Amino acid sequence: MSPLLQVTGLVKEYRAPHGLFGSRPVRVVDDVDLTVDRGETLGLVGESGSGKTTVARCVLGMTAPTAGSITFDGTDVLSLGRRARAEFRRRVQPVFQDPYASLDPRWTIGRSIAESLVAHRIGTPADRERRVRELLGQVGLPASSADRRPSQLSGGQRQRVGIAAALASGPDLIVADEPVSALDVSVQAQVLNLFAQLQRDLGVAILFVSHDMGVVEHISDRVTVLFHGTVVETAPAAQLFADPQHEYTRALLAAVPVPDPVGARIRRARRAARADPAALAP
Ligand SMILES: Nc1ncnc2c1ncn2[C@@H]1O[C@H](COP(=O)(O)OP(=O)(O)OP(=O)(O)O)[C@@H](O)[C@H]1O
Repeated sequence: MSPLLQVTGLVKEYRAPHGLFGSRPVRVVDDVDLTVDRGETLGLVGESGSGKTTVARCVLGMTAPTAGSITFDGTDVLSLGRRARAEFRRRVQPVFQDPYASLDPRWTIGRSIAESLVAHRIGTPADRERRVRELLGQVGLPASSADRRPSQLSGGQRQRVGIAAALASGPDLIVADEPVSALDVSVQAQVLNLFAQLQRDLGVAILFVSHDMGVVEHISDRVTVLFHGTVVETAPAAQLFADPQHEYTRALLAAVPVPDPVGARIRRARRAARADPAALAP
């Protein structure tokens, strides 16, 4: 079966100012190939500036690639018509680093999540109210948080709302760009656990962008390593971390603190969640 998402030969150039002689193109993503299978989490890792966000933005259709192809479920996403594009947007949902920026501070959490349903013309108002409560439950928030505003929630709770909004349309793929980087380490573990649980329960695939090898190790089935805009290595997570092939991957791994506090917390939280599912609550 073909992959859910297939990125082939992706190139992105930006025009950078170049003194008196106008601008010249700067290639920040260069011939990137990656795939995400159905229900799989692919970690896309690299240092700041390696081009991870640019790849994610191209996949989400937020910026046009300079060259290359992106197919989703076998369809070329760079030449979609209006209706097909709306369906693509329903099936591929973003989760960003800072959910605060994407939540309207004047709206209740319930309204923000319901808005995703409205945008995709899903359900009647009564259906949406039910669905919002269900989504809040899925991300480990009490139904009462529907009446809260973003400022009344913690960073971890807000990211759970961001995830609920992404899940609202029933996506097949979530593109998560540094979704835990702004959170405290202990909260990171809880939110990563939530991603893992959702992937298991809902079968949603995740393109998980992070600069943090500790985070990527524990969430990914496979990992693609990006260095200066090019892919240097792709491998199953266990293999990549046990036996990295590329010098740059080894350098990234050497920078992971030992013992890895995020990993240890995730393992502890997973054990606790297995013993008591309520332990996943925020
Ligand atoms: N709109 C833009 N115009 C010009 N250059 C850009 C633009 N967006 C990104 N870049 C440049 O492209 C390169 C890759 O940026 P990108 O944000 O994709 O990297 P990243 O790996 O996600 O890093 P970070 O984690 O710091 O965001 C950087 O050098 C950045 O300055």
